Parts: sequence; C-alpha cells; structure tokens
Amino acid sequence: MTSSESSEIDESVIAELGRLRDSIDNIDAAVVHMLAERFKCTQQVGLLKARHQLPPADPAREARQIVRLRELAESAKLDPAFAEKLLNFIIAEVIRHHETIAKS
Ligand SMILES: O=C(O)C(=O)C[C@]1(C(=O)O)C=C[C@@H](O)C=C1
Repeated sequence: MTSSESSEIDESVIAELGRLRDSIDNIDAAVVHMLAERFKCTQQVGLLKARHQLPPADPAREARQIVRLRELAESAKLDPAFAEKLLNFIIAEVIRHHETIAKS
C-alpha cells in the first residue's frame, strides 16, 4: 500500500466517524429535549400530588410502565433490562422532585 492509499483510507474512516458522531449528537440533543419535556409534565404531576396529598410514588403505575417499556424495548431491539434501568433511574429523580415539592 502506498502512502497516498493509506491516507485516503484514513480520511474516509475519519469522514464516516464524523458522520456517525453528527447523528449521535443529534440523537443526544433529542433525548435531552424529550427528557426536559417529560420533567415539565412530572413537575405538574408533583404539584397536583402535593396539592391533593397524594404520595410521591405510585408503585402500581411504575409496574405497568416497566411492563410496557420492556415490550417496546424488545420490539425495538433494545436490551429490555437497560430500558428498565433507565426508566427506574428517571423515576427515582422524579420522585425526589415530588418529595421536594411536597415539603415546600
Ligand atoms: O404517574 C405518576 O404518578 C408520577 O408521579 C410520574 C412517575 C413517572 O415519572 O413516570 C413518577 C413517579 C411514580 O411512582 C410513577 C410515575
């Protein structure tokens, strides 16, 4: 392989990496915007729950969400265990916010 051939390969690999990273950046931005919208909704839920003395957590609702999300993940070829962990992580933060609202 000549030095010009190897530098062409390097450039095409770098270009492909750049394209993939651009898509990753767009997807990450979409995730952030979607999470921000979700937290706007849960903020309203937190206020409603605090006003009506409802408990911050609703384990029955969470169980239904997990079943649904695991099914969605499976059909999207995403690891259902990962989807469940992610939902639990988000919900734990929401419950923390609900508790803060209830105390205030
Ligand atoms: O649906 C509710 O009751 C919420 O408070 C929202 C939410 C969620 O983030 O999806 C958070 C806490 C509950 O345990 C269940 C679900």
